[in-house]
Amino acid sequence: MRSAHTVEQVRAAEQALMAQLPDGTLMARAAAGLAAAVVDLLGGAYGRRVLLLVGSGDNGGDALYAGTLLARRGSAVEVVPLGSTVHEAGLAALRAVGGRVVATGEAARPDVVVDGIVGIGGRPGLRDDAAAELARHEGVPVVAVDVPSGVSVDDGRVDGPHVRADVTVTFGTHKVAHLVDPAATACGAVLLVDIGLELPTAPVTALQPDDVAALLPRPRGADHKYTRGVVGIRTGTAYPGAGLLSVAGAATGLVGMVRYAGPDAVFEQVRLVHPEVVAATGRVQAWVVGSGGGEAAGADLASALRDDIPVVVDADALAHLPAEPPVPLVLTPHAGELARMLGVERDEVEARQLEHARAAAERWNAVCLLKGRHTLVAAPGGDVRVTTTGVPWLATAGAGDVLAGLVGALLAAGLAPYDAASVGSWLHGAAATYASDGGRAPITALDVARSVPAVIRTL
Ligand SMILES: NC(=O)C1=CN([C@@H]2O[C@H](COP(=O)(O)OP(=O)(O)OC[C@H]3O[C@@H](n4cnc5c(N)ncnc54)[C@H](O)[C@@H]3O)[C@@H](O)[C@H]2O)[C@@H](O)CC1
Ligand SMILES: Nc1ncnc2c1ncn2[C@@H]1O[C@H](COP(=O)(O)OP(=O)(O)O)[C@@H](O)[C@H]1O
Ligand SMILES: [K+]
Repeated sequence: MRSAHTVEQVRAAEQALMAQLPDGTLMARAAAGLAAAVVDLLGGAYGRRVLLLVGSGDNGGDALYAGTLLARRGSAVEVVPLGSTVHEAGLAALRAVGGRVVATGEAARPDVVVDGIVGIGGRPGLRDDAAAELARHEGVPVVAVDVPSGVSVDDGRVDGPHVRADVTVTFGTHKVAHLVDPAATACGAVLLVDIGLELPTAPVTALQPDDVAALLPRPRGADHKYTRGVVGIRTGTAYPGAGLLSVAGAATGLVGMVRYAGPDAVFEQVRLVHPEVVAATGRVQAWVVGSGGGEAAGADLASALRDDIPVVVDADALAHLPAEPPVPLVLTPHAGELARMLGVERDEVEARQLEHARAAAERWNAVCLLKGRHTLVAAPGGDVRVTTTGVPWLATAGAGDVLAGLVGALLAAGLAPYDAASVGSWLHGAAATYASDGGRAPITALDVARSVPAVIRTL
């Protein structure tokens, strides 16, 4: 599991550890990891020009000590101080090995910019002098120290000017901004340097392959198709293609049986593609409703809610949610749908994804899966799992229908809603990556469904 802790949690863990260690130990560990990352990026240290943008806090201190290590290895290191003060000991160490302080606008063109403006102590946004200095080095690779300065660390918002990094080197644990968009996009590749912190459970996490392998339902020797779970699909009433795609997402082999409960005419087409799918004449352990449902989606949802089983609520059915759902739900909106559900603008949802996914989870006491580049799966109570698998090619029509079916299958197989949604989303992203050959080729929604078994083989 990748864990993203809050600033408060990180501060507490740092204090506990610092009390046991000589002064400066943690910063030395951080700086060593940071310097190594810069060397990796540049392919060496000797003869490279390194520019440190340094604010007044310990984030600047990390940058200055890393700069010291780089200067010792032959880099030409310049510092532009951007705060009211500067980490004095760090600056003295750098000066002692030949580092130079320069005024804003006076730095030579560097090979890399190290962003030590602010870290976890920063307020969102950048001061004008910092923004102007960054703009002067447009096109130069940026390594952010801990977080890209200017992003909102605990919720992933970016409300104003901020650093856009190629690499972010963070310490001790991930922070929420490393996982949650739009800030996560500003981080580039994130490298974690272990500095020995002992941390509590994190509110925001990201499943890793081992976690998915452990949660995945697997048939045991004595299982038969009914004990493995049966998923019911009531989708595609208005748009038959969506019905086919949600069935495709459900019919990847993760449950014992898929029943289709949409219109007969659609069922005829479903059977041509998926001959194993049967009519919905018997019991199911989870329903999927809404994908391509159009006007019928409200009635489809109402019908599904009458059975005492979990329901995946997608697309058109999201407009018909009861105030107090009688069964466990997984809601699967994209930003536009979540905006309509909450009565806000789409831009608002995209800018504050964590807040809005959590708000929907609370409001409907349900798991809310907010689709996007980094899909968020929010549980009532505030825990969130972020999906970091996937490629931009996945933004293709019908991909969401496949996801709804996949999550429904996992629910029917017995996973709890939070696990079903997060494992389903992880597999969906990984299947897209697999189908697109690591992002090299375009894909369609059906390719994603068909690649799920291949991904599971790699787990
Ligand atoms: N506390 C620790 O044990 C460790 C901290 N480390 C580093 O220390 C950082 C945190 O250091 P600090 O607590 O000193 O805080 P920061 O260095 O993140 O920033 C705080 C300073 O920046 C100013 N500031 C805040 N927002 C600003 C903005 N938008 N524009 C300009 N100035 C702004 C504040 O007035 C304050 O002086 C971490 O991110 C990490 O890089 C590492 O050395 C690892 C160990
Ligand atoms: N930039 C992106 N990178 C990766 N995945 C994305 C990106 N944009 C969207 N997606 C994913 O693509 C899918 C699109 O689903 P959705 O918007 O419901 O489309 P549809 O309604 O056509 O099925 C979601 O799983 C979403 O997480
Ligand atoms: K920074």
